[in-house]
Amino acid sequence: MAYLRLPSTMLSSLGRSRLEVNIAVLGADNVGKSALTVRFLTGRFIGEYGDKESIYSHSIIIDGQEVCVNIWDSPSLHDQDLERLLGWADALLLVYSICERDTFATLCSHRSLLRQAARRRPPPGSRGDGGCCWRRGGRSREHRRRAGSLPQPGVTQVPALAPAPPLLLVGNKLDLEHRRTVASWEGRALALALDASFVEVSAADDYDAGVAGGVHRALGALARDALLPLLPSPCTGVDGVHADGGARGSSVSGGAAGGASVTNDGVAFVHPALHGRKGGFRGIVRSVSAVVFGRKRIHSL
Ligand SMILES: Nc1nc2c(ncn2[C@@H]2O[C@H](COP(=O)(O)OP(=O)(O)OP(=O)(O)O)[C@@H](O)[C@H]2O)c(=O)[nH]1
Repeated sequence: MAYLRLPSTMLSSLGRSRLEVNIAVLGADNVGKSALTVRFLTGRFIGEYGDKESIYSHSIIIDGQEVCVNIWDSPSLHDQDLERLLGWADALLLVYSICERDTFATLCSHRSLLRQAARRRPPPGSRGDGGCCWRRGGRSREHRRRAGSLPQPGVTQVPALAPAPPLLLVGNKLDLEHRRTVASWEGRALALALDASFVEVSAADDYDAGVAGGVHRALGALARDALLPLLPSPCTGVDGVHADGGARGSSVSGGAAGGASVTNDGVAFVHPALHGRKGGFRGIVRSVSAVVFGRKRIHSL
């Protein structure tokens, strides 16, 4: 199992405070945004999902350091929402269905906005904007400022996350290969245009030893990619290949990430009423059991 190795100096400067990574999931309707999210959170596919906007929190362990991954499962993809999400996210998961061409076209139509996000990414080797942020659990001061929430007292000061979120383009529903209408090369080409990583997965059939296979590795790698700006030098101590695939080298689907380990407890659900709210979702977090996902399973479309 590959872990991100945070330098011991950084670990001591962080103490045992928890890092946090915010991942926004974007894509057209019915591409499997919720299915991928739930697959990552619980390792399960339940077939039918609500269409409410939600943020889920899940703890993963990266090299012994607890990292809280907040996943914003957004129901729609409009420019207005996108701006809002970009102000919140440390990383973006862009989803289309390989058997629904329209869903790919939807992402293409938002290409310029998404590319702007990618352009704000610092050049390889740069460690963020060189400034510092307030971070207890990973949300940078800049993110908080843009989200309208105030830094909390007693937080740990560490180097800022890069202002530009890493992007991962996901072609979902790989189990429906026989109905494929978007070729893999088209996905790769879009990833190249967006400076994104790229992977094709199936939320429905995602089996691997242990938890979920490609989905788990891909999201774990994306979370790790978002944490990389915390490292003092590029790729220092990273055991395995990080989620720097697609346009920038290897593909996540090539078994790159190795995966961060996931604790299957600690799934938290944040009430969906986030429209109109700018950040500050902590106040409405309520922990629930993963049983919240335990609805009827439908295997085929
Ligand atoms: N065969 C197959 N079906 C999938 C897969 N992922 C999701 N689905 C199905 O696709 C439908 C939509 O999945 P959702 O996860 O609700 O998609 P969504 O993008 O969150 O949809 P909205 O909330 O409406 O935006 C559901 O019927 C899922 O069961 C997959 O990998 N393979």
